[in-house]
Amino acid sequence: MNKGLLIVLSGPSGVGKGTVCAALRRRTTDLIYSVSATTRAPRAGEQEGVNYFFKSREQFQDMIARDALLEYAEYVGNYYGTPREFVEKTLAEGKDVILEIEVQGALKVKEKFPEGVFIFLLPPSMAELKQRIVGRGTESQDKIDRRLSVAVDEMNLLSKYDYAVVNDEIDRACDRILAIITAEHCKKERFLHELLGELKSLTTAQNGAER
Ligand SMILES: Nc1nc2c(ncn2[C@@H]2O[C@H](COP(=O)(O)OP(=O)(O)O)[C@@H](O)[C@H]2O)c(=O)[nH]1
Ligand SMILES: Nc1ncnc2c1ncn2[C@@H]1O[C@H](COP(=O)(O)OP(=O)(O)O)[C@@H](O)[C@H]1O
Repeated sequence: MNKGLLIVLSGPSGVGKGTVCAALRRRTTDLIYSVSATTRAPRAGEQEGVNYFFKSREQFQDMIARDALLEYAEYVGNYYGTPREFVEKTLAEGKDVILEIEVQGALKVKEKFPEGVFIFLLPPSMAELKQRIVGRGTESQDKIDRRLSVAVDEMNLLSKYDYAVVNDEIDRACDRILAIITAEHCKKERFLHELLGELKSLTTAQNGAER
C-alpha cells in the first residue's frame, strides 16, 4: 500500500492555522488531523485529546526522553510536540495526515520527512495579523507582543516551504490547500508510474542481455 501524504501547515501565530485546519476537517474526512501534546493550559472550550493532549512539564519531558515525539518546540514559554506513533501508523495505512505546527517544529519535520508537503499560511497583511491575535482575545498584552515579535522571525522562514497560501478568507484558503494536496497526489502517482515504467524497461533489457 502507498503511504499517505504528510501535510504540514505552519505560519505565524494568529494567522489562522487552527481556524483553517478546523474548516478543512469539516470539508473532508480524507485528512487525518494529528493532535499535539502541549504544556500550555487549556483555553475555554478546549478538550483533552481533541484540541491537544494537555501535559505537565514532567510528563512532556518524559515523552521527549521516550522518543515519543516526532518533533517538539518551545514556543512562548510552553512545549508543543507531535506524537510520533499516531502519525507513522496513519501514514502507513495510506491515509493523509495534517500537522498544524509552528515553524521551528515544521523545519524539524522536514529533516525527517523531506517528502512531506510544507505549506506556509500568510496573513493578507501584518496589520491584519495583529488584529487577529488581539481579536482572538486569548492572550495578555505581554503575550500578544511576544507572539508578534516571534511572527516577524517566523515570516523570514517562508522560503523553506514548498507553498505559501494567503489566508484572506477561510474558504478560499481551504480551496488553495485542497488544490495543493490534489496536485501532490497526482505528482506522487505519476512519479510511481514512471519508476515502474523504468523498472520494466530495465528488466526487459536485462532479460535480453541474458538470452
Ligand atoms: N512544533 C509544534 N508546534 C505546535 C504543535 N502544536 C501546536 N503548535 C503551534 O504552537 C503555536 C501555539 O499554539 P497555541 O498556543 O494553541 O496558539 P495558537 O495556535 O496561536 O492559537 C501555534 O503556532 C501552533 O501551531 C506541535 O505539535 N509542534
Ligand atoms: N480568514 C480569516 N479572516 C478573518 N479572521 C480570521 C481568518 N482566519 C482566522 N481568523 C481569526 O483570527 C484569529 C486567529 O486564528 P487562529 O486560527 O487561532 O490562528 P493560529 O492557529 O494561526 O494561531 C481567530 O480569532 C480567528 O477567528
